[in-house]
Amino acid sequence: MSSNNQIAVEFRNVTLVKGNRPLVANLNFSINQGEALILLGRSGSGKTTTMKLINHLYMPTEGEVLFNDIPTTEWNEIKLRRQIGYVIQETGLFPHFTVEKNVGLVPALEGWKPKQIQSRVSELLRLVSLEPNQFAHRYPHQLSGGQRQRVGVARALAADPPVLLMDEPFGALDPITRLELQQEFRRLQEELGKTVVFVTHDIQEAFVLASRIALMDEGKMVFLGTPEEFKQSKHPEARAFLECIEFAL
Ligand SMILES: Nc1ncnc2c1ncn2[C@@H]1O[C@H](COP(=O)(O)OP(=O)(O)OP(=O)(O)O)[C@@H](O)[C@H]1O
Repeated sequence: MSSNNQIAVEFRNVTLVKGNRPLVANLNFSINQGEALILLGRSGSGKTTTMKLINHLYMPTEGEVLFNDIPTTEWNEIKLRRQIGYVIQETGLFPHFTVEKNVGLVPALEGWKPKQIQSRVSELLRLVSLEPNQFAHRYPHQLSGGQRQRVGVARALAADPPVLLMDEPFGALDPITRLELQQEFRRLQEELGKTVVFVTHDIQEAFVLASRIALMDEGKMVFLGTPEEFKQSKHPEARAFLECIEFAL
């Protein structure tokens, strides 16, 4: 048993097989409290699968995933998911709920008083640079894609979970808005001290956000280290990603 309370999530020899195929194999790594760990890799390399093993949407075939030192299989699923905010690319907002109702959903489920919810929603909308008077009463279809993604982030933060899982939350945005959101998110993460696991296939995004980069290749984690260490890596998959940046410049 790990006695180190600096560790938020630990993978111990985790393999997940579906059909006859391992989707991820022999994952051994830890995520420290307060860090932004970026799961980087090509399409189909196992990033989303790794993330879904954390909030128990998937269960390991072998090995175990520990959240706060307790295997996810031993957690009550609802309690586990309340500790872990989850943001996906399509944001998953309810189309027939206003922004206010979408963001306030989890606090409402947790039995907060209406006044408390309202002030939390306003606080969060300001945090993601959406003026509450202007946006709280709109429906998702009355927002731009970038504004919807900000609402998705606000919703994931609503009940103040210590850990956030973000699966390509800024995909499909123009590069300027994307960079703005990335920088804003980094400021937020540092300010709030959240543990963040962030999936992307964009090396530039990884460099903007990461305290550490975990590189996935065909279901295996082939590198784990700081952005500076990544730049020095000789692993062919790391070199292939680095060449994308060099080529672009
Ligand atoms: N439920 C499932 N059953 C069978 N195979 C799956 C399942 N979910 C994912 N896979 C396969 O597992 C592999 C890894 O998928 P995963 O979604 O983790 O990749 P990814 O790195 O997140 O890719 P992307 O960047 O395209 O989202 C893929 O080959 C995918 O087809």
